[in-house]
Amino acid sequence: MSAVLEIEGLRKTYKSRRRGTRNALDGFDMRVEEGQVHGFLGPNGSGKTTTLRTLLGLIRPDGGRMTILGHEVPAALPTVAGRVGAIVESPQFFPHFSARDTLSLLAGAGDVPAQRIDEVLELVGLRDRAGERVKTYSLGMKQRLAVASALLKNPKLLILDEPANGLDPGGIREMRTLMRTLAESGMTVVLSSHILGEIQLICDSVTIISLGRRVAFGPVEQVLAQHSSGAVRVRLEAVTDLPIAAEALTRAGIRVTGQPDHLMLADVDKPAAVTRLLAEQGLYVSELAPVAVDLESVFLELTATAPVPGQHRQVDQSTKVGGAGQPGATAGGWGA
Ligand SMILES: Nc1ncnc2c1ncn2[C@@H]1O[C@H](COP(=O)(O)OP(=O)(O)OP(=O)(O)O)[C@@H](O)[C@H]1O
Repeated sequence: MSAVLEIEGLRKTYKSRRRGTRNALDGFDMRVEEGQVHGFLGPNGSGKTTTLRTLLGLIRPDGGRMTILGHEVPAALPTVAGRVGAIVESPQFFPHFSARDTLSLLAGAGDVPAQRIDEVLELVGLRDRAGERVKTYSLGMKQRLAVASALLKNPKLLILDEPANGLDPGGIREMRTLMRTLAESGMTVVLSSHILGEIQLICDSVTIISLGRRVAFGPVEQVLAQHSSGAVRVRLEAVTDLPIAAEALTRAGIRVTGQPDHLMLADVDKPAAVTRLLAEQGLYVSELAPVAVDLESVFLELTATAPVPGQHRQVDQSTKVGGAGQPGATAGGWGA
């Protein structure tokens, strides 16, 4: 599979008189294959927006290499811009314009044929309400209009920063369906999100960033498998046999936690050995199941953001380098 997006060793330090110097990106790597929905995850302040803005030429990096569709960026941004759609900040729309007016305006500015407006309205599910003013739209509809505007150019790569932010469960589900539809049409979608359950449902692959560095990447199933704890849940035919089973397993060196109707075993690499050991004691297993690890627990473990009793987490995940410096370079330049 070919990479639509590749980042190697990206570095960005923000310098400001007031806030000092901060390493937002510290040698960050990322690779996104063609046709995937790729989740970009990280705690607050870990560097997601900086990465996306740097990719789009809105921030100048201090080091590293980036390619989009095989072209080195930012140098080749003029070449690839027509094939990339992005929303990295909440777009502002004229409240008195309808969705159709809004898209017509954007299509006119970007030399997009008028028929594409109907196609994108259909794709994002806004066709029936396209004539109504944006100020009457729900947040979910505005988000879909934003996605529609990014789709006008029929991009090969769509980059969305927190597309489900602020949406209710129904809106999130609609957004999920939309992302899948786009991927099925051959588009590559990169989306950053804090809604980890959603990412697990939508995405084929993920990159997890912490403190400006990649801490995990790959197909979702692979990332989950790599961080599976090896925990196994065991039920017996007779609940009354659980204490004897716990004793036998503990004697065999397995860590066991007793629950009212089952046992939890830690770090089991050969589940068959557990069944055999218990059968030898005349104890019969009615269920032996690996405990599924979810993306949320992997994320919390890797980014060290799991809550610690009695401690308040510091939400800013970047590294403060210290000292005052020059104002940061954040010149705007290129958008969707
Ligand atoms: N213009 C700026 N000037 C100085 N520091 C900045 C600037 N923009 C971001 N930072 C800092 O860089 C770090 C990374 O920020 P960034 O916005 O990329 O994180 P993020 O992962 O997108 O966070 P969130 O999930 O909260 O949006 C943070 O410490 C942030 O405070």
